[in-house]
Amino acid sequence: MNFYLGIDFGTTGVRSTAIDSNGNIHSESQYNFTHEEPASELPSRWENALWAVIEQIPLAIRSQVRSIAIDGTSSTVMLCDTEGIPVCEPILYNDGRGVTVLDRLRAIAPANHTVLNATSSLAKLLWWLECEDTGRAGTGAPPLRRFFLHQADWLAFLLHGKLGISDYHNALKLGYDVANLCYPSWLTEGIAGVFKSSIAPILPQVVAPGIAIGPVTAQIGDRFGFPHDCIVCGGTTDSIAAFLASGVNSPGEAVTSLGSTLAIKLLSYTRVDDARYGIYSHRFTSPLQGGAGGGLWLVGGASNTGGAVLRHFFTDTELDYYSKQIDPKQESLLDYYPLLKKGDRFPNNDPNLLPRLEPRPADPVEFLHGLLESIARIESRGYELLQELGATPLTKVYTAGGGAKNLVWSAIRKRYLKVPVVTPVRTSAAYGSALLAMTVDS
Ligand SMILES: Nc1ncnc2c1ncn2[C@@H]1O[C@H](COP(=O)(O)OP(=O)(O)O)[C@@H](O)[C@H]1O
Ligand SMILES: O=C(CO)[C@H](O)[C@H](O)COP(=O)(O)O
Repeated sequence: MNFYLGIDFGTTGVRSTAIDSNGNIHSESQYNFTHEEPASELPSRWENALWAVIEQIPLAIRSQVRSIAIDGTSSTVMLCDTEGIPVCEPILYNDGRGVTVLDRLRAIAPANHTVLNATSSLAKLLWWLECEDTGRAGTGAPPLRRFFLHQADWLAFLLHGKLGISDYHNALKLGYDVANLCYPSWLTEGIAGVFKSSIAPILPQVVAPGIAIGPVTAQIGDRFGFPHDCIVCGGTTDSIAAFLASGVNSPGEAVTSLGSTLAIKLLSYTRVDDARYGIYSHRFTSPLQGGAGGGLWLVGGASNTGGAVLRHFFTDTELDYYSKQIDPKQESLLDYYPLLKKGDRFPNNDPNLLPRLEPRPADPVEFLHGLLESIARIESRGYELLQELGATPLTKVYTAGGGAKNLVWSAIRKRYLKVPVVTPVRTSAAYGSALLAMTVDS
């Protein structure tokens, strides 16, 4: 039997799912990140987590894995040398240090482009370039960088051994033109006019998510018992993987990922991009249609609000316990903007936006109600904007991620969204990546 393996790198942990060609699950494994590591330790932490989730898969399944796809947090980026060894600390998806290059980026990129966000992959790459140009000491300016990769690209490299390859989901926020499938000239040529060096030589080659990149290396095959012709595919981002897992295929339907962050994606006939609000469109790729997307778009955005803020104040057990004491029909008048630090990406693309978490009532149920209600307002404002800007009207919202199991929250969200809010059969991004891996046989 052929198995298809999906591996999801989220903020709080890593999960794997192995499925057969009918989509039935045969194995699941998980590795939770229990404490914060210094940024310099992240690559080795990710590598160890990758090995740990693979080792938990029964050998009998590993030996029949036909293909593997990995998703990672979108816009988490790295610079590596020719051996694939990171030459400096990775920059995480929600890191807004790119704010220092935004003015110069505005001079190069088209108005309102997706990259015009302090957290975009391109802003981070230019921040590195700026460090190099100015020779700023202590910034981690990497003199020996050769390859610019996203988290998912690098993890896939650990399996297939080829450097410099990304996919058009991860590459969207790098400025890759996902309609014409090429890097635009403002990116390949324009940068050199404003910064001292050109970035063209270090940009990854971009493939379609789910397309075969190459077999696992002999070393990986031997170590884990994968067949030597087991294929590693182009990957995707964590919230697109969650979208794919839901099985949504009808324009007007959407998936909200309530993980550490809040990400929304609406399947739309029309494309919408508007950097004022951090709204962008991914090219839709359906593994169920052999990687074709029917010209549809995944329109949406990702906010720094979400489960990470909830986890800062409550354990998962408390979230469950207190949520059950909330009456979802009753509106909380607490008006928060729940963030752990300054800056949001969507629906307020504002690197200086301040968290708003006051007043804080003594009653934890009341406080949690205010948090859930406020995150629901941000979600609903996001969907409202997508439609105001021309996306296909919203008909139904599926929920994925750790917050999907909170039915009280779903009821609160439904009050704002005014469409059915449902939990799909499959809510895990690893399942979506496993479906993506199946593209190689469709
Ligand atoms: N009952 C609950 N209600 C709301 N949120 C929850 C609940 N249980 C867990 N969470 C949130 O889910 C998040 C983890 O979701 P997950 O999808 O695993 O995140 P990620 O992929 O970003 O690591 C945590 O931040 C946690 O606060
Ligand atoms: O906060 C996140 C961590 O990855 C979001 O899931 C992500 O930013 C969404 O990005 P994309 O729309 O490119 O999948």
